[in-house]
Amino acid sequence: MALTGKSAVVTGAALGIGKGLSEVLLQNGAKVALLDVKESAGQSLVESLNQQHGTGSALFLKCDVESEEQLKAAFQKATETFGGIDILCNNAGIMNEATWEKAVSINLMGVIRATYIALEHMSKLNGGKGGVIVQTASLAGLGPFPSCPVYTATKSGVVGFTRAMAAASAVSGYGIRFNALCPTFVQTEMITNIPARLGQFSHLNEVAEQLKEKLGVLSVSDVAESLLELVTDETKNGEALMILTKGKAYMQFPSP
Ligand SMILES: NC(=O)C1=CN([C@@H]2O[C@H](COP(=O)(O)OP(=O)(O)OC[C@H]3O[C@@H](n4cnc5c(N)ncnc54)[C@H](O)[C@@H]3O)[C@@H](O)[C@H]2O)C=CC1
Ligand SMILES: CCCCCC(=O)CC\C=C/C=C/C=C/[C@@H](O)[C@@H](O)CCCC(=O)O
Repeated sequence: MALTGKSAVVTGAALGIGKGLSEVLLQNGAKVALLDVKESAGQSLVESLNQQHGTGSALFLKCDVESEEQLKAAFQKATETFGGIDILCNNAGIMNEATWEKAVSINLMGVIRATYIALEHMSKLNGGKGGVIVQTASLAGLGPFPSCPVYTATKSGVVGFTRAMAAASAVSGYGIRFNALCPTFVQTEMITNIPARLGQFSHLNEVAEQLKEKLGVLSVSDVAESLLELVTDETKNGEALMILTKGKAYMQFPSP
């Protein structure tokens, strides 16, 4: 899929990885609706992006992925503004074991919620053009991260959902590809003040620090570049792309 003239929705787009995903999509010719709860940061980012890429290239919509109503309104506005949706990046997420129910609601349920709303706009069975949906999962979705069991569960669920939706789409004829980004640590706000986010597992902060030391830390642009591969390569469906400091690799899942 070439990106020129395509339209994307990115959740959690005001900061961090979502900001990077939005920027790389714009740099490659797509228009982007940036969804986030951080209204001030989102609005000022979009003003800057429109100055760089031309008025109307980027749109900010205040949206909490925990809200079905807000997501439906945002997707409707994006469709009306850009004439359709070709790409969805389900990126919004938190890591906080002390508020684990919220992490489940955002990281897993938010991905499912946004995906199902996107199907209404994107699926060929609903008159849509098809397209691609990319989830920002995590390396923790491919292997247990002992310091944050619920975060691990949400990301494992995102990987499983992505693979199942990829298979469902292929059989159903949605015309939509589903893939997951699985990065190791990335230099964003999420990896600041980790001990305060571990809840009852704060005694395992050293485990997290050792993993961070061992695995290293990526830049946002490392992740954003990897998005392009999953969006533009039409053969990619049901993939989990591991992004490590030593390079990238597609996860090979054991067949039952
Ligand atoms: N930073 C890291 O080391 C890694 C992060 N990830 C994942 O990448 C995604 C983005 O994380 P980062 O950019 O690192 O975090 P971040 O904290 O820098 O940015 C997250 C963005 O999502 C937004 N957000 C949070 N809850 C939301 C909600 N309910 N509705 C809408 N927007 C919401 C925040 O306002 C923020 O702009 C997350 O899903 C995270 O789990 C995956 C692997 C590594
Ligand atoms: C605690 C902050 C979370 C930040 C957000 C992330 O998603 C960071 C993810 C980064 C690393 C995840 C590591 C998961 C590792 C498991 O797969 C573990 O089983 C790998 C063991 C590696 C080793 O010991 O060689």
